[in-house]
Amino acid sequence: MSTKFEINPIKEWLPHINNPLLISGPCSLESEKQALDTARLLAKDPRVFVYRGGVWKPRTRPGSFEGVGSIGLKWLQTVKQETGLPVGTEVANAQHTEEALKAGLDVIWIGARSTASPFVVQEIADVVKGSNAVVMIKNPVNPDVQLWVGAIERIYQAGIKNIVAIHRGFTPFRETVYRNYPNWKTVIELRRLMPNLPIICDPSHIAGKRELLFEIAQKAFDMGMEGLMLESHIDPSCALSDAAQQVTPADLAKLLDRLVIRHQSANNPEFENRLDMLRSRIDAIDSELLELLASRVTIVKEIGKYKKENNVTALQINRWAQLMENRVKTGTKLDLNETFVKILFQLIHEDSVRMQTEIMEPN
Ligand SMILES: O=C(O)C(=O)C[C@]1(C(=O)O)C=C[C@@H](O)C=C1
Repeated sequence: MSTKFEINPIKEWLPHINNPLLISGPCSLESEKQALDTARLLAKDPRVFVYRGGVWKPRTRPGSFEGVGSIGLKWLQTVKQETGLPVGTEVANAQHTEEALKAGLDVIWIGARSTASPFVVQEIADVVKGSNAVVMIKNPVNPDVQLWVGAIERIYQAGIKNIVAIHRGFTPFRETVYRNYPNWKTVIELRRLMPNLPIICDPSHIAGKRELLFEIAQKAFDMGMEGLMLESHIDPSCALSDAAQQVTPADLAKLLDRLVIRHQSANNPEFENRLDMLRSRIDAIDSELLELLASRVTIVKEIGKYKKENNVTALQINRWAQLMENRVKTGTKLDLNETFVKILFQLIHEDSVRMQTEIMEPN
């Protein structure tokens, strides 16, 4: 799938784009005035390319504001007429999708909870089938890259080529500073599986609070993402949903001023030459690393045979604990990240035990 996947670049459906794709607007539309006041300010900033406004809001618990519903689509139409900005909203089911397409929205995106359900995604795919829609797909709430890919494939198989993935973070399974854990490795894996697919980041939902927005947005650019979805509100303190993660259009502009946009390559032969030279040094070091690992494996296997002859267990917990403590200490002195060293040696050790238990299996 990854090689034959012919997704359009963003420029195909947004020809005037000359910067990363920035989508901004309120988490929820609350009134026509709030929608328009926010949009008028955003439209003054040439870095904002699409206006967003939540109409149907999936809430974790019942009882909180669940969006204004279909009337919000009319307000989006007014925003488009008045500001010229393309407009979009989140859809959670087939009916939302039908209404959004009928209202002529330029962009729709499937929310994280809906992406997690293949049935829902298929129903949405059946609605957009044969249209020229721009469909964005947020990651599922759990960090399952195959589920994300599956949702993208369903939309693609409905004939949609204007597809963008949105990274909005994953439900945390432990205490974290983020509202939704970014788990960047899932995004790297999506990029590996679908190299042509544009991916943008939604720092608002990852952060859950304004203070973290910049750090996450910069990281997204450092990782080569094609854009951002950042929530903004004319008066975030009064927002009916997600007040803590929204910024005023003025604060959005300040945040954007500080961001450094990075490119896939520098188009500069001097940079390319130096990069090639440094990469060949890394290649040499990596092959040394692999040779060293292979020598270690030879000894581990020898120990395995010896343990088998003497009926000794493969797992030697005291030696293992001692070894780990020592490697972490040495690694820290060498300025290596402690978690990295721990995970590396956990993997090495796990494989040693696997090899030795295989050796010990009766013939
Ligand atoms: O020291 C041993 O007994 C080994 O077999 C080596 C080794 C290792 O990989 O370093 C493997 C398994 C043991 O649990 C502890 C350490």
